[in-house]
Amino acid sequence: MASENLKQDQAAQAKLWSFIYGFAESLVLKSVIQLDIPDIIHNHGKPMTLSNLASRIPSPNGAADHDRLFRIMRYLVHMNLFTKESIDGEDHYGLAPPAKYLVKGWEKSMVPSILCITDKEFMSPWYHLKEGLGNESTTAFEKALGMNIWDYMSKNPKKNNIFNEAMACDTRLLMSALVSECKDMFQGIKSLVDVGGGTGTAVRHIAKAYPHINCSVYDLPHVAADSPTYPEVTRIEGDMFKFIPKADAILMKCILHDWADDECIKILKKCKEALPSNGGKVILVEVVLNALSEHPYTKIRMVSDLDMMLNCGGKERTEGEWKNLIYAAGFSRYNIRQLDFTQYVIEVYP
Ligand SMILES: C[S@@+](CC[C@H](N)C(=O)[O-])C[C@H]1O[C@@H](n2cnc3c(N)ncnc32)[C@H](O)[C@@H]1O
Ligand SMILES: COc1cc(O)c(CC=C(C)C)c(O)c1C(=O)/C=C/c1ccc(O)cc1
Repeated sequence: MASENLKQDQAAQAKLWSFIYGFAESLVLKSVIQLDIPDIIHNHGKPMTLSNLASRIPSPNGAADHDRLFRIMRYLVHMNLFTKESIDGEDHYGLAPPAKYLVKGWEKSMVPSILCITDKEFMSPWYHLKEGLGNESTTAFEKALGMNIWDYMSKNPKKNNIFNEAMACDTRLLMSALVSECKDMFQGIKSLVDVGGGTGTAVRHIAKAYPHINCSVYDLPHVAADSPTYPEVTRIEGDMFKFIPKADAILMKCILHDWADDECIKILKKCKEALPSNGGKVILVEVVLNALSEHPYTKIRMVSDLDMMLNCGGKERTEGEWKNLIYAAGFSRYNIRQLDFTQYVIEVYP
């Protein structure tokens, strides 16, 4: 019996140690990208020995230290991101399937998201989580960085670029599903505006897939300043709380989860005013929280919810919470479909 208790104690302590060290996975991921390791192995075209890998990693004293590199690679193999196989008696390191998303510069690279989420400043609001439990409206982001996230982005062009690149990266991963699996959604639409559309990634995909739609992207001036020009997309600068450009369809991806309920209702009411008097629709791309379950993606959705609370005072919502917002803003009906492992499309009708 005593040994059964001991086993349970040890399992509980081990569980806690694994949470205590939870930060290590994302920070090792960040370092490995900064060291260019996924790109070096990818460009080599096959698994590499440690010494070959070390010789290609620049370090102040020449090649990287073998023992230190070995220990980092051992952890990455343990994370199932890299492979280790013995060829002719020597260990060779290769990319496991998820590591292709760690290679830079291709359409589905997740590197911009990883560099954004692990940005030192971005992580600082997490140190203020406990202070955010009162009912005051100051976010943890404001406590950590002295101003709200959107003002901060407008005053820090480098961080603005890191953030915009991360949003564009997330959008690129989703767009082929959105344009190919929601064809019916784009039928009968002559004009579409992507409100809070960032650098224009989503709307550019839509314009390419549906050239008959007149597409615009609407965002704050500092985001426009950080955006490329696309001939098929009109760019409009402004504040969605003051004005929303008129269109048959208003797209908002990852916008309402940035805001508290009263602000969402204001934005949705403004959208309603911008739709044609005889119809039109708002297309939301957002997380929909289900009843909490052991589903593997539940953790991502719940962490995203905390992320929104900390960074901008927003939240992830259940279908019931979406329904309340939609009706409170004066819309009459909606439908929901699932797009990928976290994102859903909610079509909202006046
Ligand atoms: C989380 S990002 C989403 C970007 C894009 N929709 C996407 O999913 O890639 C939120 C966007 O809302 C924009 N935004 C914030 N406040 C705004 C406002 N008052 N008016 C217009 N856009 C705003 C931000 O600049 C940012 O580009
Ligand atoms: C306001 O912060 C965010 C808003 C978002 O809508 C997303 C997208 C979320 C999902 C697709 C689930 C975000 O990822 C964020 C952030 O995580 C913000 C990151 C950030 C903030 C400030 C910085 O200097 C760097 C990164």
